[in-house]
Amino acid sequence: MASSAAAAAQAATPLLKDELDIVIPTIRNLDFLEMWRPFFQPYHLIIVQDGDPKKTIRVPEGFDYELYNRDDINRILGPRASCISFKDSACRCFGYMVSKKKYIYTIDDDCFVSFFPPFHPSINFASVRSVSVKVAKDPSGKDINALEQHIKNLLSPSTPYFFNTLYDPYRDGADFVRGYPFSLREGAPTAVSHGLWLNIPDYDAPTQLVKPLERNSRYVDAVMTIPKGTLFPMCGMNLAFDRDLIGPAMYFGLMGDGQPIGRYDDMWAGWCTKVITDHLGLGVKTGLPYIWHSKASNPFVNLKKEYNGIFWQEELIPFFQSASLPKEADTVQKCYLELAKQVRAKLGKVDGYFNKLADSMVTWIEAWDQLNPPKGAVATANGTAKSK
Ligand SMILES: O=c1ccn([C@@H]2O[C@H](COP(=O)(O)OP(=O)(O)O[C@H]3O[C@@H](CO)[C@H](O)[C@H]3O)[C@@H](O)[C@H]2O)c(=O)[nH]1
Ligand SMILES: [Mn+2]
Repeated sequence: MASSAAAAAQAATPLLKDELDIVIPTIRNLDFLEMWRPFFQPYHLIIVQDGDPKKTIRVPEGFDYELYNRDDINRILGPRASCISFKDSACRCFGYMVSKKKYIYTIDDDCFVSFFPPFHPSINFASVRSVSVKVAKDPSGKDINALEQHIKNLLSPSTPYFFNTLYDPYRDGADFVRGYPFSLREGAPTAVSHGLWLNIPDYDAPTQLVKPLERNSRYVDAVMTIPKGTLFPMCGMNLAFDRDLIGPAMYFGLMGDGQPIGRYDDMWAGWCTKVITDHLGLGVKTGLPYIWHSKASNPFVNLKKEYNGIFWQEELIPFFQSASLPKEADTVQKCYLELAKQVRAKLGKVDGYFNKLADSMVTWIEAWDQLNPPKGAVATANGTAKSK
């Protein structure tokens, strides 16, 4: 039974209740939702089932959801399904594509409500029908509602052009500091809200192998905008974004089965997204909210998946740092297709994989536009939109 505080949170009309979908990639039963019930139950879930489509994924009762397995993806996209990864959490981006909502929140199925100070009740979700969850509190004693914090981040502006040393100036109890130009205080629209993790940090396999016992217990009570011109390692496990502002850039690439790389899905999307948000004058925030991550993957298996990525990223980062988009690229789709051209021209020589990736970036945009025809147009069978 949720605590009275959580019940109160549920009683109030949840923010963006009909404007936000929660996308969950999964290879497991979704018992973890029991802990999130007070926060997620009012929202629509889009579950992307990876791996064997014949496997049944158990979803706790009382949630409003749609579930897509590989057979569904192939049926809906036809040949264009080739751009959606298999056997990698990158498959989650199919959920972004089929959603009809303005906002997306994506979370991994080994992430739980975080607590401050960082401790975690040992709750065996599989056995407890209604988990008696004492809602986590932040340092000020307020409930930690990760989804609500992401929504606040997305609904308030970003400050990519000039760093505010008191961090997010739009938060209660903060503001722009002396010397901050008034001409910049309106800020920029926020496209992405990147949350963090207590307990198991999102380390790469080598780091995790040398520091197997390291746990993140540092709850930093801050939200900040990532400055224009600065890339960042976007993690997909606790991430929200404005689908209308940046959705088509959130392609998680070609990873997993049959590909020479895995677990760089969210990184690829984050690098493309940041180049495009910088170009279009949009903001990306990182910091609160925290979730509690109880990592389920194996570092040795991860090392194999990440191996090429560890080499290639030394070439990829300079590529994205020097990428520039023409002023005619005034939509996310145009920016993304221009980036795909540059990937082919400049990264094809790093490895032939990047030619395939450039092709799949184009296929992704075609599939996106097939499922999301411009307003006033209707989707047609062969995926081209025609105006009504
Ligand atoms: O083949 C797969 C493997 C996993 N999933 C689902 O994806 C997420 C993340 O998986 P998991 O938590 O097991 O692995 P992590 O190492 O903690 O994931 C981190 O790396 C990123 C993957 O690139 C991920 O975003 C980070 O959290 C879970 O929901 C699995 O069920 C899958 O769909 N297919
Ligand atoms: Mn995990």
